[in-house]
Amino acid sequence: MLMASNVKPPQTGKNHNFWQSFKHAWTGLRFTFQHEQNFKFHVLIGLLVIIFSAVIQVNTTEWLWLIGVIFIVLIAELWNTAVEYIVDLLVAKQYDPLAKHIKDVSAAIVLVAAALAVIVGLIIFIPYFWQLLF
Ligand SMILES: Nc1ncnc2c1ncn2[C@@H]1O[C@H](COP(=O)(O)OP(=O)(O)OP(=O)(O)O)[C@@H](O)[C@H]1O
Repeated sequence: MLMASNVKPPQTGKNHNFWQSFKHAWTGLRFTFQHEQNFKFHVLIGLLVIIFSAVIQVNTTEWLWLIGVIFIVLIAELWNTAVEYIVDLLVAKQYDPLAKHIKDVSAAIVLVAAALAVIVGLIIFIPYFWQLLF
């Protein structure tokens, strides 16, 4: 005899409201944090930069730049993670030269974003260290 099931099938369609969208986005953020070492590392560096900036009391413009580049790096990491999953879904872990190019270019996005963050960090922090030393 067939029993009526109360179990809802997993969602494969569009979200119905903002809260549902937010929940899925939050799940994606948590998943990336739990599974991507590089994302965790960049979150940690970002937090250290924020604490250090608070200690040396950077000005408003400097805060805007620092918060901006921290978020750009995290966005790049999230983007890179999504691209990696899409490629894995398409090629199912088989070696493919095009898959390699896509993943390498995607990783380059993170590298360029991180380079920007380092440059901005140096421009902002070097004068503070300079003041401390002399
Ligand atoms: N299916 C594939 N075909 C060809 N090359 C691949 C494939 N999967 C991974 N690679 C190569 O291995 C590298 C690392 O793979 P992947 O990006 O999946 O690992 P990761 O450790 O999560 O990378 P990242 O450090 O950028 O987060 C890629 O940049 C690419 O050069």
